[in-house]
This record gives sequence, C-alpha cells and structure tokens, in this order.
Amino acid sequence: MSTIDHEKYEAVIGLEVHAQLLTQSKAFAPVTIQYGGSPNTQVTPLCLGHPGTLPVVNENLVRYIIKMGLATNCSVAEKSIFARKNYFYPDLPKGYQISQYDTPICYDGFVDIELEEYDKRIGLTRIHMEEDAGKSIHDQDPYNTLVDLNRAGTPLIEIVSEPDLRTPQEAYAYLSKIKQIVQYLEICDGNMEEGSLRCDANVSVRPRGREKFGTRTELKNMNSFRNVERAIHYEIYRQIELIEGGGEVVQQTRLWDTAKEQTRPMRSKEEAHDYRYFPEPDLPPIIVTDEMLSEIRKELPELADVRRKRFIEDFGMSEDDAVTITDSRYLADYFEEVADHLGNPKAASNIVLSEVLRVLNEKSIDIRQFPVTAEKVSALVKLKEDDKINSSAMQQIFNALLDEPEKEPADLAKEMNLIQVSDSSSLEPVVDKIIEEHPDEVARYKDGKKQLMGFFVGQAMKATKGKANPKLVNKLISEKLND
Ligand SMILES: Nc1ncnc2c1ncn2[C@@H]1O[C@H](COP(=O)(O)OP(=O)(O)OP(=O)(O)O)[C@@H](O)[C@H]1O
Ligand SMILES: [Mg+2]
Ligand SMILES: [Mg+2]
Repeated sequence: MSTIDHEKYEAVIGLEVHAQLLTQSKAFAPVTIQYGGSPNTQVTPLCLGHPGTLPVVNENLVRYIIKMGLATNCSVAEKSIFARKNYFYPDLPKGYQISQYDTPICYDGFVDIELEEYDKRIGLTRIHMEEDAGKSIHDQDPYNTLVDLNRAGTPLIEIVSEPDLRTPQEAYAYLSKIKQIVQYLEICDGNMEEGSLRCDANVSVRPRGREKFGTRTELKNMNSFRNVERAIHYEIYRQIELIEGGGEVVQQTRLWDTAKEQTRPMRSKEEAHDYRYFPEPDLPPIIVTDEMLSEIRKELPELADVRRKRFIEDFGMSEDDAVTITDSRYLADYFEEVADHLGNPKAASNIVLSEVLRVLNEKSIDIRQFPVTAEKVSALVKLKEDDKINSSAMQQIFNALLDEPEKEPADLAKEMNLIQVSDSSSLEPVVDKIIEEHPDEVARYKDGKKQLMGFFVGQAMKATKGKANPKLVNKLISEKLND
C-alpha cells in the first residue's frame, strides 16, 4: 500500500471548453451544416483551402459568442481580430485554423458553481471564436487514414477558465454550468457524448500552502462529464505519486483511455510560438457597437440562476426542487405552463417532479420529446383537484396518456371507469355494509382506536374498485360511528 499523504497536495485545474455552435452555416463560408451527411459533401473550395478563396464572417457566430459572453459576465471587446493558428494535419487543408489570439472578443468573466457544501465563483479568462478542423478517421481502413472535411470550418467558441478549480467535483460542476448556459442560450446543444461540447482539462498539483503553480499537463479525449471527473482524479494522483517518487511532471498533452481508466502521454505540449500565430489578413476586425450589444442583451433569456431564485421566492419552491426543475430551460418552461394552467405552482411542481421526471429518466428522454402536452397534464391534475378522480386514478390515467397522448384526460377517466364516486347516496350503502360486516373493528374504534379509520376507508376503496372519494368515505364513517 502506498504511504503517500495525498492530502499534502492541492490540485489546480483550468478547463478549456469548445462548444460547437448551432449556426446554420459554417464560420466563414456559406455552406449549410447538416450533421450526419456523407463524407466530404458539405465543402466549398474555401473549406478545402484552395488558393484565391476568401473567408466572410458568419454574423451569427459573432452574435452567439456575445450572448455567451454576456451570460457569463464577460467584458466584450469593441474591437477584436482574428488570427491564424498554423499547424500541419491532414484534416486541416488550409494549414491553419482561423482563431483569435491576443484579442479575444469576450474576456474577464465568471460563473458561479454550486457544490453540496459550498458555492464558488470561477473566473473566465476569455471566450474566443474559431473554426473546427475536419475529421481524421483511423479505424475504418487498415492501411490508410480517411479524412472527412464536412466539419472543417464549422464554428466553435473556446471558453477558457482561470485556474480556479481545485477538485474534480468542482470541474464537473463548472462543466455542468457551462452546458446549462449554452443550452439556455440555445447556441449549442451541449452534448459531450456526441462531441458538440468538448473539454480539455489542465491539471497541476502543488504542496498545500505554496502559491506557485506546478507544471500542468493537458488532458484530452474525455467524452462525458464523468470521464472528465475521472481523468482529472487519476491525473492528480499520478502527478502526486510521481513527485513523491522523486520525479518531475513534464508539460505534455495526455490522452484519457476510457477502457483502462488512465491517462497516457500523447505529445509534449506545444507552446503558443509553435503555432506562429499572426493576424488573419483576409478578415477585417470585428467591431461591436453599443447598439449591437444592447440588442443582443435584450435577446437573452432568463438564465437558470435567476429563474431558480424566482421559483423559490415566488412559488415557495424548495432549493432542491428549484435546482432540478431549472436545470433544463425546457423543463422549467413546461413546469411554468402547467403552473399557469392550474394557477397552482405547488400542484404543478408535484406532478412534474414525480410523474413527468420519472418518465424522462426511465426513457432517457428530454422534456422536448415528452409526448403529453403541459395542457393535458394540467387538465389531469385539475380532475384530481376537483375531486373527480383520486390519486391512484390520476396515476393510471397519466400512464395511459403516455400511450395515447392525443386523448383528453377526462375522456380517459370515463373510458377507464375511474370517475370518483362522490355522492353520499351511492356510498352510504357501501359504508353501511362495511360497518355491519366488521363489528369487532367498530367496537375497537368506538373504544378509542381511531387509527382504524384507515382500515374502513381501505375496505370502501376495495369495494368500489378504488373509485370512492376517500374524503367522503371518511366523513360518512365518522358520522355513522360517532352517532
Ligand atoms: N499550472 C496550471 N495548472 C493547471 N491549470 C493551468 C495552469 N496554468 C494554466 N492553466 C489553465 O490552462 C488553460 C490554458 O488554456 P489556454 O487556452 O490559455 O492555452 P493552451 O492550452 O496553452 O492553448 P491551446 O488552446 O492551444 O490548447 C487555462 O484554463 C488555464 O486556467
Ligand atoms: Mg486553449
Ligand atoms: Mg489547451
């Protein structure tokens, strides 16, 4: 067993997140982006790096990144320029990526993350625009690497955090927050498994109490939130053990191997000068006017943090429930629609948190794929509130609606014979019969064993196949036994 005291060390982590933007066309060329198209069908001479082609900036690329900048409390540069990042790779026919270097369009921002025990503010160094490279495919042909250039030139933003994160859990929470924001803004679908959100994690360790950072390694190839957390965890331990064993961390890029659950070296980390950055001569600077900024500011939706506070303050929702419901913008929209129809936020959050979320989890779907409209779910809850059906009937009708979402809950209640019996005249004979058949229980009840009410109500529910209005049964029995 290792005798190393890992607690002697503190990790320092900074994340670079690439988000693929949901613009309709590429960053600098009028080519429509369609995911899943046959290889090399979505390309123009510009994407192929043919001489004489000239880039033009996609206006939405600029608008989307400004949205992100404003949503993350960044300053937006009045003037920023593009730069060429030069390197050779078969999937990069131009020999350079158009990116931004020393004048990113957004800078100096922050996001607040929430962990179980504490909240923390994480600084954002910068957010800049760049274009993606193509895809090299190594596993389809045993002798050759195949290249698909459909992705070449698709727009990305790179969100660079300050080295403010200290644990894998903080990194996870930060990444979740970034995902939530891009989804609320509808600028990226935020799917790490499919690669529309990608994360490189920079990790170093230092003895606790020391101010100077240690040498960092950069981890790549994590394709899920959990893997980012695992890779960082592994790397922290690897570095500590290396140092404690008398070794030294070298600055390098390392690949996460999901199967082996470890990181391995890929290449020594290139420095900025290796890329020979220089200003892109074919594109004018991006000028952001005050009008543009205020226009974009107006388009910003209410973000999760603000929405969560509003749900707690206006609806008396618990913190946990508010966090769950506002995690997705669309789930929060759905909830608000139900609450509006019902005029009762408590009943709305009950059904959304229990029934609706259960189905989303079971089927691994998003609320946008949920078949039953907010209106129908509200109508169902209303039936229950009006005492037309009881809770068990509500659940049965809810399940039936999943298969037949076009039907009205009230029609289903009738069809399924679940309309609650709420008139005394038809319940009285039922109650009388139960009293007659259970003299012992009646005697004990009269002796003071009031808990037996549950038994009587249960018998009545059984006799009516669950359709009796339990409140009314309760009332009838009390009246009869307290005579
Ligand atoms: N000693 C360190 N330990 C951990 N993280 C660090 C350390 N120094 C810097 N970082 C983090 O590393 C990241 C560096 O990202 P940045 O995009 O600026 O440069 P890069 O990784 O050198 O370049 P590239 O974009 O080409 O990968 C930032 O998130 C920063 O906070
Ligand atoms: Mg970077
Ligand atoms: Mg990097």
